[in-house]
Amino acid sequence: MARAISFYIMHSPTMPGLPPLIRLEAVSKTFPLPGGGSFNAVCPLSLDVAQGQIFGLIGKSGAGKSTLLRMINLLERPDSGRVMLDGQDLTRLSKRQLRMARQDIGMIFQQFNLLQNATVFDNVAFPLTLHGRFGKVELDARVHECLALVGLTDKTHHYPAQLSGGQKQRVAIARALAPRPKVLLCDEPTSALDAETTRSVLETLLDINRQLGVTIVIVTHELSVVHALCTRVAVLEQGQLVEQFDVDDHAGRRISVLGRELEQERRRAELLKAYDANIEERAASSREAV
Ligand SMILES: Nc1ncnc2c1ncn2[C@@H]1O[C@H](COP(=O)(O)OP(=O)(O)OP(=O)(O)O)[C@@H](O)[C@H]1O
Repeated sequence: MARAISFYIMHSPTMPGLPPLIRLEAVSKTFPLPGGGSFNAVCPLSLDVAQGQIFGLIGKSGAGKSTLLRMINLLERPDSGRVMLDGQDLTRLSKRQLRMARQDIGMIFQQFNLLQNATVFDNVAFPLTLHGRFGKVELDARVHECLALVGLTDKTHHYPAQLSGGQKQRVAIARALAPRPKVLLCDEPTSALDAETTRSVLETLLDINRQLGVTIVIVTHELSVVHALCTRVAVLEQGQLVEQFDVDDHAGRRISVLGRELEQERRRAELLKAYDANIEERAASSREAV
């Protein structure tokens, strides 16, 4: 059942005329099948993500969403094509150069992927210590700054097992933001959370987009998450890019089932809102009449 998630959205402004921050050029990915042969998880496709955008990747299970997302930071290396980040082709970098470039790309996951034996502080500090560029004072300051951003300063010395799911995801967000990335990749970040916690994690992601201008690419199977968060969305079916559109473009014809469902859900939400407003108005006028 679709979860109702709604709140006021004001995104970081995208910069028209600027080259895209992320450009996937004819990327594809094939996996070997156990019995021989291969499976096309992502067929050659191209996609641009503008600076400041919150870009949703949607599609049925197995459509290739996570594989495509993981190609952006080369966790999955494409078999063909180019992955451009801010004008730089990541597929041509050496291991060392790629490690540096990945500091511009944070990532969060459905199951949080925190270090269980490390405190919240150490989890957030982890990507900073990896590169050894920070002195202790600077590192402390950055970790506290990131924890403040996600509202978790009071949990600094807790361990992941002592946190709720929503708090764990916030720690993961703080950790991803610590190296000041340009992009945050989110792989089903709210699928393990209840509706209320989902809403607050989505608000945190929106804040990050608005306050820090971080571009977000999010894989989700929840259409309500797209409505609550995304500015643009791409629909994948069996590894193919079927369509992409701006979420507030209500005039365009949708060619995919999910594209049409997204539009229907928006209309349903608008009708419900109008219905609630009408009930409220009638209740107010009957109170006045008494
Ligand atoms: N490492 C791998 N080895 C073999 N097959 C894989 C591998 N990773 C993904 N696949 C296959 O590629 C296809 C696309 O997987 P992917 O995880 O990208 O889909 P998805 O759209 O994110 O699905 P879901 O919503 O279920 O997570 C699936 O059929 C999956 O089984």
